[in-house]
Amino acid sequence: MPDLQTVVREIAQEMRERTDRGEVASYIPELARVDPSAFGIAVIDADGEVAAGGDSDTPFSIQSISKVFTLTLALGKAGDRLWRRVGREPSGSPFNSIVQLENERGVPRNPFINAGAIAVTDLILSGHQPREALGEILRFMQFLADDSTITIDKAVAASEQRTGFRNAALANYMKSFGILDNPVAYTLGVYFHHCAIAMSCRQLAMAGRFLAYSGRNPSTGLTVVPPERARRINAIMLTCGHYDGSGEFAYRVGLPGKSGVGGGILAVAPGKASIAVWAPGLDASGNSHLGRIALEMLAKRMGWSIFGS
Ligand SMILES: NC(=O)CC[C@H](N)C(=O)O
Repeated sequence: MPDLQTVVREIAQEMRERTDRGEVASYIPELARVDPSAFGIAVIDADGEVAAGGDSDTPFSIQSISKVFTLTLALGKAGDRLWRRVGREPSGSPFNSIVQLENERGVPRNPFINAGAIAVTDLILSGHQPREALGEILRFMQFLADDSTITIDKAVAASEQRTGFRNAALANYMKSFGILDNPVAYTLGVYFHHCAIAMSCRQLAMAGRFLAYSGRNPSTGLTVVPPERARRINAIMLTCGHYDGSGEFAYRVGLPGKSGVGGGILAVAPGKASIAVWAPGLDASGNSHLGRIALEMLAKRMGWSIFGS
């Protein structure tokens, strides 16, 4: 078995040198300011050992990676009732697409496209003030990462709040079908803010451990979700975690993963490791270009693909 520390160090080095870095997201103006040369990786194995390289301690905007955690929270609150308002099939469409909603009576295809995540956020919000719901999401992240310093980047949240017309369209459209219970402005406010949570690769890999170890944090022994739920969340990450790039990600990397337009990816090697990578340049589907390549190298060199080595 190759040495994980060496493999991670080599990948960080190789990624630093690459010139094909993709394009930084610019539709959220604040994200356009991020340095495209950044690259970070952190891998935490079953013993809690961390292998990290590059900018692994630099916080970045987790964006859609937050949707894994809001789904986890919402399933804890609503259980299978959640599946009445959102499906669990790949969309085959861009993350912010509106087209399927009309044919499918306002029910988003899955919880990881924007429409689905907005519907999930609405469920967490139910009956609470936006501030309380957001506090709950942030505390959940801090608990999972065992780090109370994690915060929301207010500038990113404000930037998206000012320019998120497409998300507002999705939310209003779903509201017209009765999919959202709360005022659209409340739901969107919480959504924009949880997308703007800033975390480093190390913090994110820590937060993802329960998905790699059947719902338990192996260091503390605390159960976050039952094993069956962890398995199912991983399944949705595999099939839907990269939007219309999910098939390509499964083909090349072979691990459940969730991307965000901040350039981060959280990936899970069940029973073996929780992994976070960050490279701000995106590919045409809005997924981190070098992040995916780094994960492909890692899974190959460690023999971690769930489909065989
Ligand atoms: N893919 C993403 O990371 C998208 C999240 C972003 N906040 C949006 O709604 O557009």
